[in-house]
Amino acid sequence: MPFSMTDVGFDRKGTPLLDGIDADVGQGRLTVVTGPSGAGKSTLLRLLNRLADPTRGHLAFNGRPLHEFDVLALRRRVVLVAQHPVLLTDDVAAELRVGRPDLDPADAADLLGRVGLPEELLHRPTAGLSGGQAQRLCLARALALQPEALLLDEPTSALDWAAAEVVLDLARTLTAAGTSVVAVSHDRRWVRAADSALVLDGGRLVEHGPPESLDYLPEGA
Ligand SMILES: Nc1ncnc2c1ncn2[C@@H]1O[C@H](COP(=O)(O)OP(=O)(O)OP(=O)(O)O)[C@@H](O)[C@H]1O
Repeated sequence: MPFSMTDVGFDRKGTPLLDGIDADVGQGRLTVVTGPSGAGKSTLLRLLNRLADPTRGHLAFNGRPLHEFDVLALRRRVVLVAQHPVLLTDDVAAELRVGRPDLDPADAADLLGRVGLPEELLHRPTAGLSGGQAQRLCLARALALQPEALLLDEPTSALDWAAAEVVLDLARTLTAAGTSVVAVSHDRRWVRAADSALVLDGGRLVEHGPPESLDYLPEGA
């Protein structure tokens, strides 16, 4: 079981943002975390690669307490793609090589294709990219690391319908190949495509199961 959470809680300045979370995330599964704005979804995602540590409870990765992992080593295996892209270099090819200096041009072009970006972008400066292109470039940069688990925060929030479908298909392809994907999303398509969904509300896990079993379904198409 890649992630298991037992009575996980997280407080910020004495205010509980997450409380009593009991959930498992399955290997090679698409797990979607959904729920209303401010429910604690991004906070939960951040706990999974130690951008924050739980205040209470137990959180394990592959059966070992998460806090025992070296943070940097963990973040190569469990990679988070933030909602708002942060690009670290001046050009697209360099961006893809941030965590993989050995990445060759053919692999770099392939990564762009997987996230639905044209190969020509490889030689472009990162400065001129649109928000949606930058979001997908961050996803491609994460894929370059070949993570065991991929954590996606609103991965298609800046994308049009067709581009969002490409990313959703990619998530399915990754899970079919054994990567565990945890995605925070308000988009019904992600919830419907999930193997398992966690619904948070006010920092508590209110539903957990296959999407067809949920009472909660986000608004939208
Ligand atoms: N750095 C912070 N300082 C103070 N409060 C924070 C911080 N980060 C998150 N919060 C609060 O924690 C709660 C949960 O935030 P979180 O971003 O996890 O929710 P979310 O479910 O992802 O919301 P959304 O769908 O709007 O992105 C919110 O009330 C938010 O205001």
